[in-house]
Amino acid sequence: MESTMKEMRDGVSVLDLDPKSTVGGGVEDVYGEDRATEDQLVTPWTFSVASGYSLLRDPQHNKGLAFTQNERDSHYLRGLLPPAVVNQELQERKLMNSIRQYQVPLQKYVAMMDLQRNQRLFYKLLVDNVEELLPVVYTPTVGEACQKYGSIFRRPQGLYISLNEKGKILEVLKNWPERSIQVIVVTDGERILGLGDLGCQGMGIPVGKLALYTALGGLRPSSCLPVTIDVGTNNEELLNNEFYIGLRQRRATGKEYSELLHEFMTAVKQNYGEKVLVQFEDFANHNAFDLLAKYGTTHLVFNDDIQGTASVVLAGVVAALNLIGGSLNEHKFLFLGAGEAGTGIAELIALEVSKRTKVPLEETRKKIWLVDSKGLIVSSRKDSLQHFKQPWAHEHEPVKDLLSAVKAIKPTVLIGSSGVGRTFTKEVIEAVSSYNEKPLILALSNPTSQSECTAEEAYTWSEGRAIFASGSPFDPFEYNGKVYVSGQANNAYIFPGFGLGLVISGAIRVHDDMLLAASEALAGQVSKENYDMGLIYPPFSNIRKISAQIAASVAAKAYELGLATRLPRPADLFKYAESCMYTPNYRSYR
Ligand SMILES: O=C([O-])CC(=O)C(=O)O
Ligand SMILES: [Mg+2]
Repeated sequence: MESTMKEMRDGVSVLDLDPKSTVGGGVEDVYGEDRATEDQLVTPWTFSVASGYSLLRDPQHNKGLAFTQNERDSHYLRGLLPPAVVNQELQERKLMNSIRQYQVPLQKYVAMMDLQRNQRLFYKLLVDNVEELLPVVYTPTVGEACQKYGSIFRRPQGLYISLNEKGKILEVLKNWPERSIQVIVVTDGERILGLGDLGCQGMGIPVGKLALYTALGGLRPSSCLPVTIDVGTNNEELLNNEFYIGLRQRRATGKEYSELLHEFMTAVKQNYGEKVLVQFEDFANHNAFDLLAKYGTTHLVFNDDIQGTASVVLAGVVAALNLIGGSLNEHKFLFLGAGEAGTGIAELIALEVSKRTKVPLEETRKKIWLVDSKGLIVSSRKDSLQHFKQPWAHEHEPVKDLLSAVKAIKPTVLIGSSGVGRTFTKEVIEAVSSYNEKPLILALSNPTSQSECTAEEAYTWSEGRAIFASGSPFDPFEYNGKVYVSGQANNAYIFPGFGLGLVISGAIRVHDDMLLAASEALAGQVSKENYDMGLIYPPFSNIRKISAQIAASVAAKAYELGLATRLPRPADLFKYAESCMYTPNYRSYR
């Protein structure tokens, strides 16, 4: 490959990429044919990109000042850039300096989103500074970003499918510039984190989740599609906000809603085939369970809030046994919140105990209790309970609130999945700490404002005895001369590796055993050093290795279950997963 440019067409040049620069280039390389349309392919490393001014406006190929003098010559960039050539490392250092100057988290978020004009630099920052930038592009800041999405809106990201697009969804999918989509994250914005109905402004969530798919799980950015389904919003404040970006109407429900969703799911399969993964995110309870049940048998679907959260929490609980003692079946669980996360986690724990002990699921469920807004879920309430709560209606006299439930049940593990902040009061934490030497307390709701308690509260009120993790991150906290570092029990540990495992095996359905495999893989990554610090999750700094481990376990399970279509099965799935991961280093254009 000698020539730098094979031809010019309509301002589009065909470039040779230096194959050396693609080392670790990942899913890109494995699916190299996906990167460009057939007619643009001249050699495996040659495809069309814009040139000149358009190249600087093309997020996938733009390198800013990192274009070398040779590249500037060969791609009509001379004069369009100042003379200095600044390599990617220096660009990264400069940007991190400037992001650190911002005091307001939302400013950091906007700066990161603006950086998507140079996709590889955006991902380089995120991969290299994952612990620092996760709270910026993800929870908690993404929650505030969604609340103010209309005001901070600069340019559209992702695909908006509203009621206006009914009957035309397939055409809308074809408007998206990328053809080879592997993962879609879709929301209808009705239950964004613990913040409620944010309508069309929920788009921040699919965008953020998919940024993590790439940074943490190594999926190619061009294979990821964020989608927001806009059926209106019941959020009066947004309906009256002049900057609101969505349909100004109350939510469509019933047939109108399900028809739009069905058209979307049908169009997705028609356009991208059966191996595209659709991740449902932040739907309200009343749709989430039904959508998962309905499409789970016909599509490759996964509900992050039900299944991803369950898998990450099960991993944390299993890991925590090393600190709190006992085996899984000896523990008693009490949840505040009986929605997607609560019942999803409860079911996966019951399933794991059942597998370990060979005790039937109906029995293993009995050590798991849930409290909702009406009190403890008990058998006398059965007739008025939504279907997903019914398996948890055990025999017990009515109990009206969490504190009384703690006193009645005496759980060893307390889990907050309520979406309501500060509900683990001093009395609740003191009570659970009075029955347990080391209570396991998980405050899962997001963002930070909705966390059931803070790290400081959990450690102080348990007199430093709690093993604590939360959905949104808390800074280390010093108490009685000891520094307590808490883990982040967030589905971000699971979904990127889980999705990678499905993609590399060509899985066509998600199975519960894959979630258990992912949990086990994650729990297996917690080191003695982590345990010594009281942690039940490994640090995010190691997340790409962890994701590859999870991917390998999930893929192995897909092959075992006969759900994998990519044949032959790679001998070493971990190595294969790693080799498939996108790395954001610049490529050189020769
Ligand atoms: O997005 C997060 O941080 C975790 C999650 O799925 C949720 O809270 O809905
Ligand atoms: Mg979610």
